[in-house]
Amino acid sequence: MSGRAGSAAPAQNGCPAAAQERSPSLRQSYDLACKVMLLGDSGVGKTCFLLQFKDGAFLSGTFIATVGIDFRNKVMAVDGVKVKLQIWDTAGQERFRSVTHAYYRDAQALLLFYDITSKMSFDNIRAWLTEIHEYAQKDVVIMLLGNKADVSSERVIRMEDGESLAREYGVPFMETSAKTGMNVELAFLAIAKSFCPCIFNCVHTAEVAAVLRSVQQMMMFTYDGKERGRPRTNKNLDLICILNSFKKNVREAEKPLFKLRGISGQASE
Ligand SMILES: Nc1nc2c(ncn2[C@@H]2O[C@H](COP(=O)(O)OP(=O)(O)OP(=O)(O)O)[C@@H](O)[C@H]2O)c(=O)[nH]1
Repeated sequence: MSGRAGSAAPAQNGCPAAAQERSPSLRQSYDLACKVMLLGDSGVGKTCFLLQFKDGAFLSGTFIATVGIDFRNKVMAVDGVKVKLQIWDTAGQERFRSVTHAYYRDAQALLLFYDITSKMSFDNIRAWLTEIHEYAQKDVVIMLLGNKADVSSERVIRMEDGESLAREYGVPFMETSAKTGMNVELAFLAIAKSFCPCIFNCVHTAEVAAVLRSVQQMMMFTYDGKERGRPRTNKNLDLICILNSFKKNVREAEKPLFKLRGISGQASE
């Protein structure tokens, strides 16, 4: 069977796309990293959505299902902070579920898709949310997206239905079009922003401030080029986890103590 996958992703210059992501020439600096997974039934438009976001292009024509999993990186600027989104495009077909489940655990954000022209893809959202509940981290950020909003003549799911399902599960929702680009950037921006409050919000206890200060030092250490042994990407993810664990305290803050602005460094990927 033909298909798209990490190692068999669309190649440019004879080099698999995922490998090109690792190419030193494509290295970009960033302040924070976030692993995002795209989930939903086969054919809802996950791969097209990612390509629209990454390259501003739409993949029309014959539909080739993703095989397994693939990823792309993109750095977004959010209020001056560079957030690297490592976006994992999963195969929607049932037979690849066991492969993709293994990746849920590390994901910090999930974009869950249905196709507004497919009732089945919408009905399956509940099953997807059950899987997410089973395999993903408890505090994972989830967003529900109704894709193919450009095909209004074939719409079978009303926007209100999407909104009400999202409300039921307490997740944000928007309709999108991977074809026209409608809300594509916005969806990723919302995800990226959800990882920044911990930095820009204020802290009010000396204890939290001290921990954040040490995190800042760790970040500087990570980026100073002396750290060896572990991939920096993992190190950054560790730091994000530490920061996330302080989100709650930070949200309850009353007045500014300091802000971790201006942290930057050279990313290895
Ligand atoms: N009109 C329209 N067509 C879309 C849109 N997004 C995707 N498509 C089409 O829908 C089909 C499936 O898109 P894919 O992105 O490959 O779907 P997928 O969710 O990645 O599917 P799997 O890889 O099997 O999980 C393709 O023929 C696309 O051209 C959209 O926003 N509007």
